[in-house]
Amino acid sequence: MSTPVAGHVPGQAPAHGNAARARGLTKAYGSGETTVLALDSVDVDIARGRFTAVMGPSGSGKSTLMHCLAGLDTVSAGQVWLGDTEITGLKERQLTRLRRDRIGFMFQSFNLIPTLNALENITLPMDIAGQKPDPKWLDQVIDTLGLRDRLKHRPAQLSGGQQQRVACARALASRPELIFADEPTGNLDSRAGLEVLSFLREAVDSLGQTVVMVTHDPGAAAHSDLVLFLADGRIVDEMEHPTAEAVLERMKRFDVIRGQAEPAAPDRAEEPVEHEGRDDSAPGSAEEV
Ligand SMILES: Nc1ncnc2c1ncn2[C@@H]1O[C@H](COP(=O)(O)OP(=O)(O)OP(=O)(O)O)[C@@H](O)[C@H]1O
Repeated sequence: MSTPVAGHVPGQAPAHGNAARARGLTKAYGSGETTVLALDSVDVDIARGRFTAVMGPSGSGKSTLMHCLAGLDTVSAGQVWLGDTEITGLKERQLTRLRRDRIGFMFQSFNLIPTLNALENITLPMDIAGQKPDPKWLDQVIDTLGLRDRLKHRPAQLSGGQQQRVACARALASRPELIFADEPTGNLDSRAGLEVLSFLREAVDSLGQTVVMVTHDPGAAAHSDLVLFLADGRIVDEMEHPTAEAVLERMKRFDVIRGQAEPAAPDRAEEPVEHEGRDDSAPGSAEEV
């Protein structure tokens, strides 16, 4: 695979083609006997202007990888860069500002404010930051997402798909360098989910954005340019130009390996990949909305 790099030089700035990059990224939760190694020395490059999907069995470290790349979680070892900025070692204040200025977030739970209308929700993070949206860009985002005639509606007056589109517009409004989407279609029916995926695709193709999306759904991953497969905290494979069928086949191999590792539960291999969602209380999202 192409992501690992030999001869890692500490402190070295990343190549310009990467929106984010990690070297030797390790994250352990807990201590002593209860330590969980969520990420085990991961090397990864997130290419600018591409749509990257992150897949893997439940507990493989997908969300942890996303949180560490986004500076939402501290790392136990290794380095992470956002563009040219090494974020490992930054103080919380600097991280908060960097996230606010350079990253857009979309979570499974949309985190829209019920008392604000769609437009107010879209511009809220920028309002909080005391920034003014570029009106041309904002117009483009609103039109691309088909939200023009919904701007005065409150979240309760919008369908799930429309709410997620508002969350998508909110993530795009400040024209961030990088958008992280954690199961953005997890709470949507298949039609609304497809809409959101098309818009994320559009954000990359027409608006030149960079998107990293964690998903369990091979159909969703098929909208990306590249799928990274995680298992046990490591990137074990990747797939360019994925199709849903090819991704599904790859995911089945994880189940087979699991089944072999758990002989006491022979029907494991027959089970589909677990689809239970994570509790997306979205660390950091209160401040970043
Ligand atoms: N705050 C935490 N404290 C302790 N362990 C954690 C914590 N967050 C995650 N973990 C553990 O780290 C491992 C990776 O978790 P992570 O949520 O990144 O996996 P995931 O691939 O996103 O899983 P899922 O697909 O189920 O959402 C798991 O074993 C999980 O139990």
